[in-house]
Amino acid sequence: MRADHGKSETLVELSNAGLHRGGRWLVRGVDLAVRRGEIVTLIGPNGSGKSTTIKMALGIWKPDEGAVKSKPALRVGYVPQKVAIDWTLPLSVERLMTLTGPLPESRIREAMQAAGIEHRAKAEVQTLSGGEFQRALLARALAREPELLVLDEPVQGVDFTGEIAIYQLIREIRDRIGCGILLISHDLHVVMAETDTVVCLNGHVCCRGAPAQVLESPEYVRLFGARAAETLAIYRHHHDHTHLADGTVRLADGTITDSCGHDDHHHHHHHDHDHSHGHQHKGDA
Ligand SMILES: Nc1ncnc2c1ncn2[C@@H]1O[C@H](COP(=O)(O)OP(=O)(O)OP(=O)(O)O)[C@@H](O)[C@H]1O
Repeated sequence: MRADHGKSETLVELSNAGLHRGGRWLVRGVDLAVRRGEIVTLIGPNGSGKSTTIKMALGIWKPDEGAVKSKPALRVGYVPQKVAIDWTLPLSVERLMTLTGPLPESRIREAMQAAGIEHRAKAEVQTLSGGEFQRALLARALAREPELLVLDEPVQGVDFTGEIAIYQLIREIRDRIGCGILLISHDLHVVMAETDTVVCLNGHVCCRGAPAQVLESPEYVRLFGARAAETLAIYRHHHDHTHLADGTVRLADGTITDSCGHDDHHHHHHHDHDHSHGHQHKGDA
């Protein structure tokens, strides 16, 4: 847990939480907390209990063992993995915002703006791209001014560049409104850079911590194999230098140069991402 979040208010906390269904434990012994201003990411293989954990955190499912405690009157914004929309009916983005209840017009505008989907307000949701649809769902969650934002795989149907953009957007939202964020991700590369705390599930919490810690833990490496090593290399690269506003680069030892000195394939793909990430974590040791 990062020290600078130590004093923040806890929004939701699972203690030894487990859910038993159909004669087996879907997930068991989960300890995790999300504080205001913190991004917590759940990773793990298919069927490892990520969605189940999120549903316990949301109070959708009551744990059969352990406890889930949330801040009284917590306002939650939830973007589920699957959305029940009748795709045969015409539905505009604007209308999607208010499907689950009325909201002031100005709030809807602001939320669509924040999620970068305002230009598609009148569009039918059927015509949206994968990334635009995710942004529309994010806008809908934001319109409720959540203290806790819960996102179950926010980059489904989104290409790699779009993925980076959406994770950056999620981090910007956290920075601006200071909400806590609990998210599920399959994309190790991108998410490792945008999160404060990673919780790796495999029916139980197999490892957790800051991204760098998790990347080096044997449990994580066993679970993700070669992808783990690749992610670690990219992560280290992201963290050994900072891109400054004037285009120069500050290396870990404090020297300033014109380039970050690495010329690997991934770096070019991640360049924009490196940039803002460098600014974001300037204070990190
Ligand atoms: N209500 C339920 N009753 C019985 N089994 C369930 C129920 N809900 C989920 N499961 C099972 O529990 C396991 C964990 O599911 P969960 O959706 O939490 O996994 P996940 O980590 O989110 O997976 P994915 O990455 O595939 O989305 C799966 O084997 C799933 O089939």
